[in-house]
Amino acid sequence: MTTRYRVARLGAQGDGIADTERGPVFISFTLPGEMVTAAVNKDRGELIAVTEPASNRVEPPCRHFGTCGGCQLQHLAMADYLAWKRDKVVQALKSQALKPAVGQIVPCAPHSRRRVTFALRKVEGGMLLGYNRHLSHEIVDIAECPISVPPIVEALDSLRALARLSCFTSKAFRMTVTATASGLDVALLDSGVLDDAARKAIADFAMAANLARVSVDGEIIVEPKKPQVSMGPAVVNIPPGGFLQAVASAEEAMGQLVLDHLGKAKRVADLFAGSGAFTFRLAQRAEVHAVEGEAAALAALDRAFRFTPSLKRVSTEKRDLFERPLTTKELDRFDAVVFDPPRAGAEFQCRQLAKSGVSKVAAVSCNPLTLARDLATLVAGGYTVTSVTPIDQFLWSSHVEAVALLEKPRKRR
Ligand SMILES: C[S@@+](CC[C@H](N)C(=O)[O-])C[C@H]1O[C@@H](n2cnc3c(N)ncnc32)[C@H](O)[C@@H]1O
Repeated sequence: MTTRYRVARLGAQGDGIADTERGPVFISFTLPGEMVTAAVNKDRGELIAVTEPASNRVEPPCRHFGTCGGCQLQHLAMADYLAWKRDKVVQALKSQALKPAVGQIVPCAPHSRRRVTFALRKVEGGMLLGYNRHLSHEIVDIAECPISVPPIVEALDSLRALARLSCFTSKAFRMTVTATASGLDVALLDSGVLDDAARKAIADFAMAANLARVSVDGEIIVEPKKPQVSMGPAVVNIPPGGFLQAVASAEEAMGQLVLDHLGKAKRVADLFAGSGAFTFRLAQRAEVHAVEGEAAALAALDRAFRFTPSLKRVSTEKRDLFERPLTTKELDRFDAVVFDPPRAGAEFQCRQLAKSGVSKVAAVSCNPLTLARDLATLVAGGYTVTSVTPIDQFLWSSHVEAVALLEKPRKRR
């Protein structure tokens, strides 16, 4: 059914929402105040035309906008887009009755994403490489990507050719590409079981295309150069598939906020440490204990520590912090803690931290809802949230990161 709708607001996933007698209708790629026509099925409307555009509608920079599901908000003027993201953080905090000072959002430049994950599928006569169509498993084959760094965009045809050599499945699979100082690091997932001829073909291709590494389901197939990424003063040989902040400037902004807040501490725990994005920045001034669940990430961190001069002591511990968070007693050995969990947050860890005497805490998060829940736990334990800074790392998407800084008076020991 095609109907005219007035869009009232933007939803949490970046869709325009029209309020109707039958409830809200979600219409992607529309903006508040716009009059649109849409073909509606249940609560979803497919945009047909914008008949009255909003004054803050702008020309999307990418030719794939509207079909590719990678970006939802290229059509919104930058200032309003950033204000909307900042408000997502404010509203999440409010839902937990928290009203701390929320700073201006740190913006993210186009062409700055150093890590992207593409969806791929073999089709007759070729290979689709791109992103899933919005709300669909269909793959939109891309010719450009204005969020990614130039070395990734320039390699799109080369990556398709590599995928053809690596593909032993009729199903969709994934390819994470990271632009490192030593070249592109390509990690394939679910592309099928390679035979010896394919391994050789991939190795030859990687050498000719000057790739740093190709791995399949975590196994290194060829590694002409160790993929290296700077994390503060250290250069880290990142493991295949390990976590990496997607935009270097976002990592730098988060690192600086954490460092400024915890900078005077002598002993710091870095929880969910990955390969050391915060550890190395902090270790310029403090002893750091890095705790992380992935052994390969910790091994990379430990190796980089040994090759970086002038750092204070860095120790590592492999530990599942969901199952076995650091206890209050263990935490009390530190002056400061930074934690940066996955989207699920750090619920159990925060229950322990709330009871501790740790005076300075930095909470880094990619999910405002779990961040707000975890901050509420810490506030109930006597912490004050002194500031929250939203960070845009996933340009034109609905995702937003945040760094919250907390403190409480030092407990007598
Ligand atoms: C958002 S990343 C942050 C990594 C690092 N702080 C950085 O900025 O690069 C979250 C990290 O938590 C780790 N992780 C996920 N679940 C975990 C768990 N249950 N216990 C310990 N670490 C976990 C992941 O391997 C990942 O390195």
